[in-house]
Amino acid sequence: MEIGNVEEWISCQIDVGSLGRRIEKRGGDKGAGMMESQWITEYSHANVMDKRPRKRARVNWDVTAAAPPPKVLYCAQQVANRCGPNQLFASSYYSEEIPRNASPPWRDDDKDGHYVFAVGENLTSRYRILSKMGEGTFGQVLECWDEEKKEVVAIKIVRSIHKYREAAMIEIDVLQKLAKHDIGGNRCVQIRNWFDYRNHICIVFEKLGPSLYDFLRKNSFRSFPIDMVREFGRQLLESVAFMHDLRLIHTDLKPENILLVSSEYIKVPDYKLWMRSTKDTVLFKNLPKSNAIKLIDFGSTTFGHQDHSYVVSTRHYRAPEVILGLGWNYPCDLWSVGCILIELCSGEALFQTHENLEHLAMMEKVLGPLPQQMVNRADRSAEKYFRRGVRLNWPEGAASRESMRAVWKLPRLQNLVMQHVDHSAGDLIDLLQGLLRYDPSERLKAQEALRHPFFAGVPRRCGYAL
Ligand SMILES: Nc1ncnc2c1ncn2[C@@H]1O[C@H](COP(=O)(O)OP(=O)(O)OP(=O)(O)O)[C@@H](O)[C@H]1O
Repeated sequence: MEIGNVEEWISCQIDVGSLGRRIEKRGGDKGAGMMESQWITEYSHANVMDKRPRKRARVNWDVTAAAPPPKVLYCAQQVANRCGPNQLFASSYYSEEIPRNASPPWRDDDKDGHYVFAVGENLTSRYRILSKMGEGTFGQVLECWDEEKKEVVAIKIVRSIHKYREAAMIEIDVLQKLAKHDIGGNRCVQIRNWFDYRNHICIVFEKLGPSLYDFLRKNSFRSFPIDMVREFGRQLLESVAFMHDLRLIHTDLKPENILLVSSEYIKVPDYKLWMRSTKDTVLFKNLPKSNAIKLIDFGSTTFGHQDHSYVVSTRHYRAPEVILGLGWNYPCDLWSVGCILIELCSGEALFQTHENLEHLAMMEKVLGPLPQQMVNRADRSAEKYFRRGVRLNWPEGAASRESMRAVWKLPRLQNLVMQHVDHSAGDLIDLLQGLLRYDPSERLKAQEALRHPFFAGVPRRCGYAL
């Protein structure tokens, strides 16, 4: 089967009426059948949008690169035992060495529809698999060698399940639109190519470094210095402004979806930590050598022409209008940016919760009471979070004492920032108060945030074509 472009592909694969629906989280759809034969085609883009599930996938970024030439066939567990916990070979095999340019033997996907591969194998005759870089809800991201361009690339191999294949086509569409307008290519990850291989949509990207989340984690959740946070914030807001100018809402901004362009880092003394420790020796922390970042993961991106009602964003970065069912639009991205900036300054996610009422109580603890007009408009499913439609049902509605403690221990925004930031705290607090305004119509827009005094004196990146 060979298909010429995305429009055709989509008309074959998608019931157009289903484009507005949100795809539910993992599982439940093992029915997507394997295609009869392997087919590979390169395509252009179409204008369709959909929603997709998400997760907090967290994997190592500094794993050892390509393994020595494969000799024996192992199952994933055996490989993990041989290689130790820091090397990523999940759902992969070592196989007998295969002739150059030859396809690996056909193997069934794993039970979740993930492509089963061996390091060193070909992925089409053009790409050779070097290592596994990451995994998300949608599939695996592999580091590969592009034989044609003679460069290392990152290839997202999407699970062979219909809804993920649909969502991948929408991601490709968005990526192509972004690439067309992002002249310097420095805001969002660049798509290089895409193809359909053994029923897996494969998206080829430029290879980037670790995510800001990966970096925080590898640094034992020690915060970034404020000047670096300022630079990350500026670039992040420029990328968001760029997307909003194109009428696109990312909807899943989080540290996992912000990648450093380079993996290089330096070790610097951490005097703050040293002063607090009882040890004589100086303690060190890692800092990225370059602070250039780019956005990834556009599978949840949608058009901003009208308010949307389904639930979006990873929990910790989800705006109050989404939780209250008030309808959301561009401002939901700015709320996420506010949460991200706090996380980069403090080292930890601000709203660490998995439950709506607790989440709203945390917001009130950090930011003050929700505006009455938002409470009045809460949809039927959110009414239960309020007492007589006036105030939050908290702490009365708390699920446990532990939940009450989690809310109670959170500081006010001002105190939180002052605990972690030694200079520029006043400007940062003011910026965050603008980004975390409850009412989306009053929240700072990306361009307005870029003009905030917190960013004064920091040079802006050059323009883009609309
Ligand atoms: N271009 C890239 N260069 C380097 N690593 C990448 C690249 N793209 C993705 N990754 C790695 O792969 C991981 C998964 O990628 P991505 O978020 O696009 O997948 P996903 O399945 O859409 O995830 P999610 O479940 O969050 O929607 C990322 O967190 C990152 O670690």
